[in-house]
Amino acid sequence: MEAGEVLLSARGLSRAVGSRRLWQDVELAVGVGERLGISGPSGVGKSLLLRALAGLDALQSGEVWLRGKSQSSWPMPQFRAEVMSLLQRPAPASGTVGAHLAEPFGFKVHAGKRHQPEEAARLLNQLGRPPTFLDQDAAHLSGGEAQLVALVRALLLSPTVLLLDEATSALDADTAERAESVLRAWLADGPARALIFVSHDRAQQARFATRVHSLSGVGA
Ligand SMILES: Nc1ncnc2c1ncn2[C@@H]1O[C@H](COP(=O)(O)OP(=O)(O)OP(=O)(O)O)[C@@H](O)[C@H]1O
Repeated sequence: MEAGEVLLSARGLSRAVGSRRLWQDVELAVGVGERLGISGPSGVGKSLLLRALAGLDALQSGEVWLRGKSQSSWPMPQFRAEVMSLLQRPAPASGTVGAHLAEPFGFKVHAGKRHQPEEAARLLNQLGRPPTFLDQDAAHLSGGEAQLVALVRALLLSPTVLLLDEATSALDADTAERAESVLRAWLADGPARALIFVSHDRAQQARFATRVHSLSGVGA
C-alpha cells in the first residue's frame, strides 16, 4: 500500500442517544501512516464515534469501510481484530502482566499470530518499565500502568487501524511522550497501519496528530 492510501473511512455517520442527536453526517478517512486526532467538547460523542468505527456499536446511519470493504460485509470478529480499539476504561485484567499480554494469542480470531514475549519486553522497556514488570499482578496496576499494558497488548496483535480513546490520559507527561514515540515507530514499522485517537490534551493533539477532525454536536 502507498503512503496516504485510505485504510479506514466513514461516510454519513449519525448518532442519537434516545431523542438526543449527538453528531450528524460525519465523514472521515485515515490513510497509511496517519495519526488522526479527534477533538471536541466533553459529551459530544467522541467515544461513541470510536465505538461505531470499531464495530462495537451498530451503525445508526451511514457506513464504515476498511480497505474499501464495508463494515457490514466483514465477519465482525475479523473486523474488530483489524480495527482495534482501546476504550477509555480498560477491561479488568487478571494474572500476571505477561500472561495478560499472551492471552489474546489463544483466541481463535488471532490464530496465525505468534506471541513474542521479547517484543512485549522491548515495548515495555521503551515505555520505561523493567522486565520484572511482566511478573506484576495485572489486577492491581495503577491507572497509568493499566493504560500502558492495554496499549502494548494491542500493539502486539498488530492491528491495521488502532483507535485510542484517551489512551494516555493517566500517564505522566514523560511517559505519555514515550507512548507517542512507540506509536510513531509502530506506524513506521508496519506495512499499512493508521491511528485514530481521542485526546483532550491540546498540546498532544498539536504535536502528535498529522490531522485533526473536530467533532461538533448538533444539539437537541
Ligand atoms: N450506552 C449509552 N447509553 C446512553 N447514553 C450514552 C451511552 N453512551 C454514551 N452516552 C451518552 O452519549 C454522550 C456522548 O458520550 P461519549 O462518551 O461518546 O462522549 P465524549 O465526547 O467521548 O465525552 P468525554 O470527552 O467526556 O469522554 C454522553 O452524553 C453520554 O452520556
